[in-house]
Amino acid sequence: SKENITCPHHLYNVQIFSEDPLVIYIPDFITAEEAAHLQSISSGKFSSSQIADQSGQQHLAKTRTSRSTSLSSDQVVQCIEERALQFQGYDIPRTRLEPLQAVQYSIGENYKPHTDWFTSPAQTTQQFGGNRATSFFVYVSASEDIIGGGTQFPLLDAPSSERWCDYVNCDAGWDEGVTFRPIARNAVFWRNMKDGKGDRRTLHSGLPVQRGEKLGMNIWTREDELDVQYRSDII
Ligand SMILES: O=C(O)CCC(=O)C(=O)O
Ligand SMILES: [Fe+2]
Repeated sequence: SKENITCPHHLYNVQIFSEDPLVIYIPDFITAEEAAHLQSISSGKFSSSQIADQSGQQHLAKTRTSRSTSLSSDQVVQCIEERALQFQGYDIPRTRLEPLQAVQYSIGENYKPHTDWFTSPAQTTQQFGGNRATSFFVYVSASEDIIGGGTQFPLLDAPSSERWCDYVNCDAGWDEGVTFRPIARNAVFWRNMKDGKGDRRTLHSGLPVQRGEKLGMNIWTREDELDVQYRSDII
């Protein structure tokens, strides 16, 4: 059970990218061992990613060509979940976490502009714990030769310091917003909701991978507890 697990002590830095909407960049959010573990438990389990339509039904869609899988909450996954909860303050129960979702992209695969918060009430009922309050997108691994595959936020303002260019693509100009590069083990965190409503400015896309491969992971925290059948914390 959870009580018996000692998570590795893992230090990481955080940098606020934007205060409003709140967007925080986290270098080294997961360890190399965790990344390798996530790769191994997700391998062979991927199926085509689905998206929810207005009625809440899950569908295959051309707007999301990546492949994904939910991760069951083993000890390593639990430590990552614990870290994600502590990051958000100590008072968020695990029952607000969706099962972590690994997302695999090969050449040409992408996820068109979307918000992680839902517009359809069917996806935000009490059993689902309301809407998605926050998102982490973690770059679990990216092949060394990767081109493309960044996470683009078209409505975010360009950073004012060039120091961000390590993490953000500064070559392309800022007309299309801000693109975080897929750098292994780093994460982007953002708050989806503002004053109880979905924040449009969190619109983002997973740009097509033009060369190489990318493995990512979503960590979504709901506004409230999810019903037990929608969680993975039943150990
Ligand atoms: O692949 C990315 O960079 C972003 C993926 C994403 O936004 C999602 O899976 O919700
Ligand atoms: Fe997303």
